[in-house]
Amino acid sequence: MSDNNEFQKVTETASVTAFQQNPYGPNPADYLSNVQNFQLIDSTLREGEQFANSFFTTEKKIEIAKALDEFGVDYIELTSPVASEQSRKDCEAICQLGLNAKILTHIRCHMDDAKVAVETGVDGVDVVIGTSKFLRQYSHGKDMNYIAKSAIEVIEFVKSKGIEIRFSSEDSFRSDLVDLLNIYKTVSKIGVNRVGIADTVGCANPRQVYELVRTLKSVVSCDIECHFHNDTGCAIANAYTALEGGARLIDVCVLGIGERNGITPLGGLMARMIVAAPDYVKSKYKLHKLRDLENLVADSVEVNIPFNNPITGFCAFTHKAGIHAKAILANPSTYEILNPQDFGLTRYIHFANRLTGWNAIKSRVDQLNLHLTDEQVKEVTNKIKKLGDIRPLNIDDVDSIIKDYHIEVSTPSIAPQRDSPEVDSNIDINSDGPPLKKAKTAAK
Ligand SMILES: CC(=O)SCCNC(=O)CCNC(=O)[C@H](O)C(C)(C)COP(=O)(O)OP(=O)(O)OC[C@H]1O[C@@H](n2cnc3c(N)ncnc32)[C@H](O)[C@@H]1OP(=O)(O)O
Ligand SMILES: O=C(O)CCC(=O)C(=O)O
Ligand SMILES: [Zn+2]
Repeated sequence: MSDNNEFQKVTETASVTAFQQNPYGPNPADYLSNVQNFQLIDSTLREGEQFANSFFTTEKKIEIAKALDEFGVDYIELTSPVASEQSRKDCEAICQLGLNAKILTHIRCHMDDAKVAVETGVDGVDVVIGTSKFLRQYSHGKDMNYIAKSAIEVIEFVKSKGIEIRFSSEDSFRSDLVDLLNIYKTVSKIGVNRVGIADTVGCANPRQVYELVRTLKSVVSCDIECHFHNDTGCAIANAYTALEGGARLIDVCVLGIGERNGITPLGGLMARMIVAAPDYVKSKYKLHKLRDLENLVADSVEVNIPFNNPITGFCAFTHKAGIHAKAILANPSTYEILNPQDFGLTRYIHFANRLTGWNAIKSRVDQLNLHLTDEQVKEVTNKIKKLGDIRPLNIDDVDSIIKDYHIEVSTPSIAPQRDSPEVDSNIDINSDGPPLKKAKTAAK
């Protein structure tokens, strides 16, 4: 008895300690969560083709499909083969590539589309139909009975061809819950591989997502896929809470491109997931390829990588303020939740500015192989700050202030006559980090 009590005390202490370390970490009691066991459906070549700037040639689609496959996405979703003659040919061509990722195509809930889709060689078909009153009234004009009837017909047809079938309701979060659960129950019973929830207008918040996924989980026996638009900035958070609620698959696009301002971005979701499930993410996805993949898509659709993009934004691993720089030099985990090395990237300390501190400057002095006492480093830091009060600095400014000061204190008799660098309005703003980029127009 007393042994048992001791055991209980020890385990209680352990869980209290774990909770104190990270009270917001995953809840171990959350047995439905798929945070450690999720899959990615990349839709850059479907939803991404709906981005205002997109035009993918066949060659570009193939290049992007191969790059996605190398990155390790589980599925690649392609534009409907009924969209155009070339769309169908491109779909067939990508199916012929023999990629590891499964190839899907995305169609309306209609036999005409399904008949074309199954002939392309895809591994699966994603079927969608709007269920909200807006879409039922203004898009396709069909009621829930018609939707159920056509869904059954299409699903049974695709299944008869021996390939995967997913049924999704468009605009799920503005649909009637009873309608939704009824249609999902029906399609689950006839054996779809997945059902999908789509936040088509980006109106959902994480709490609503969690609740809908949890509710849906109790009525279907298949996997749940989720698709989140980013109109109100929740696409990554919604994807994460969907997984917490028990969804298994998330739709992503490289850089989040898609209709309007797009959907959950692949890179941003990787940033979120590597924190939650580091071993799973690092073993499954080739994170070192993320930057090249994003550059490939950014070039194809003629946009820049946003400056504040998770992971690959130009300053995502650049630390500037003196307080941050000191701690980062001592231990990068102080101000970094992501490790740039996991993505094949580098960390920078931006010390050429007036917010710098003597610890950062000391590290530069050491890099330059110069020897100054701490008091001297503090003095030279003040000189750097003085110039930094007048104009933006670059690394050469800082280096020459340090070197001049070093000469001055080492051999006072031959101290240089000139002061610190003059203000020169022609000097580019530079940094001791990655090149500072000026924003280009995002869309044509
Ligand atoms: C939320 C999303 O992103 S869903 C995916 C969007 N993807 C696409 O639209 C793919 C590209 N689209 C296209 O190339 C064309 O719209 C096509 C080929 C699919 C259809 O073209 P058209 O026949 O000229 O029709 P149009 O685009 O004007 O209107 C859509 C038609 O699909 C019907 N429809 C819309 N959604 C659905 C659906 N989920 N299931 C069945 N029918 C649907 C509409 O009722 C309308 O039919 P109508 O011609 O009888 O009015
Ligand atoms: O097929 C789906 O699940 C999503 C379709 C879509 O792009 C959307 O509803 O925004
Ligand atoms: Zn969408």
